[in-house]
Amino acid sequence: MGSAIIPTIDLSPLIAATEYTKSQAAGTVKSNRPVNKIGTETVKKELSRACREYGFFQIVNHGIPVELLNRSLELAKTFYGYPDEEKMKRGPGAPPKGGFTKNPQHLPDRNEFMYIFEPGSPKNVIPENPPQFKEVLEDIFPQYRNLASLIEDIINDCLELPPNFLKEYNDSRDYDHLLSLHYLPASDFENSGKVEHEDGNIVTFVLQDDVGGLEVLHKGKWIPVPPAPSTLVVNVGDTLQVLSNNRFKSATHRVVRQKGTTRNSYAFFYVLDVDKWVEPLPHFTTHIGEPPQYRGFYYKDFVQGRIQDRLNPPARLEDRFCIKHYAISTSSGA
Ligand SMILES: O=C(O)CCC(=O)C(=O)O
Ligand SMILES: [Fe+2]
Repeated sequence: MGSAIIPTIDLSPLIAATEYTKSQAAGTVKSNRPVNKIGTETVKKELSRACREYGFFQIVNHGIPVELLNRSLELAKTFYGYPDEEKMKRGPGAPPKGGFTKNPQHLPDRNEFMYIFEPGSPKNVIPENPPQFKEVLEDIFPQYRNLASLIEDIINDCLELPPNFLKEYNDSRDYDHLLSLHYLPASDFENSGKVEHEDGNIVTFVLQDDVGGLEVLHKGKWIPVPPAPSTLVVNVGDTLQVLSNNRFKSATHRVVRQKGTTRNSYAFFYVLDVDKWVEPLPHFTTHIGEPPQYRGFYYKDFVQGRIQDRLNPPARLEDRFCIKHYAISTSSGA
C-alpha cells in the first residue's frame, strides 16, 4: 500500500468570506465575522499545489449541508434497489436527455446511472419514487453549481488570471449536469466500475458513499480516495489542463467495484458551452514566450469524440480518444 494521500482542503475561510460579502452586498444581515485573509491565502496556496501536483483533492466545510448530501445518497440507494421494471419507467435516458440507464453489456463497467440537469430543464426525467428524490436533487443542484463557481474563482486567482477571466470565458451554465451512479458488486472475475479516464470538463465534484473504490493515478501508482463523511472530491478536468497549458493537471482516475456490496456516488460536472473554442491561454503562451502544448479545438468536437470512444472503445486502452489527441509533441523533448 502506498502512503500517498490526496490533499484535503478546508474551505471554511472562503465560505465565511463569501457569506460576508453576500450579506454586505444584499444590505441585509451584517456578518461580524471578519474576512479571514490569512486563511483565504492558505486555501489558495493549498488548492494551487493540489491542482498542480495531483489534479485531485478533497474539500471539507464547503457550505453544502451534510444532511442534504447524505439524503441524496440514501434516496439514490432506495431508487436503485427497485426492480428494473420500476426504474425503466424513467428510462432509458441517453445523454443529452436525462433518465435511468444501465451501462450496455458490451462495456466492461458494471454500473447504472441517471443524468440530472438543472431544475426545470426539459431534459430532466427524474423518478417520482422515492418521494422527495426530485426535491432533494433540485435543492442540491444549484448548491453544487455555486460551489463550482467559487472553486473557479479560486482557480482564476491561483493561475493569476485577470479578475473574473474564467467566469467570463465559461459564461454559459447550460451544460452543467449531475450524474447519479450505482455500481454493482464485483465478481470473482471482474471488478471494473469505471474504467480509467480523465474528465473532459472544467472541474468535477464527486460525492461517494462509504463503500470506497475511487482511485487516482499519481506518479504511476493508483491511490485510493477513501470515503470521508461530508467530504467532496474535486478533480480538475481536461479543459483546465489545456487552458493552463499543463500548469493544472487533469488526473486519471477509475472506480474499482467492491465484492459483496453495491456503491452509490454522484458526480457533478461543471461544463463549458459546447460551442466554445478551447486552446492554451495567451497568459501561459505568447505573453511569456512559451509554446502551446495543445492545438485548439471546439469543445463539441472533443465531447463527440469522447462519446464515440466510450460507446465503442478500442481494444487497447492507450488507443482511447483523450486530450492527448490535441497535444503538440515537442520534437526537442523526443
Ligand atoms: O463514482 C465515482 O466515484 C467517480 C465517477 C467518475 O469518475 C465519473 O463519472 O467521471
Ligand atoms: Fe471521472
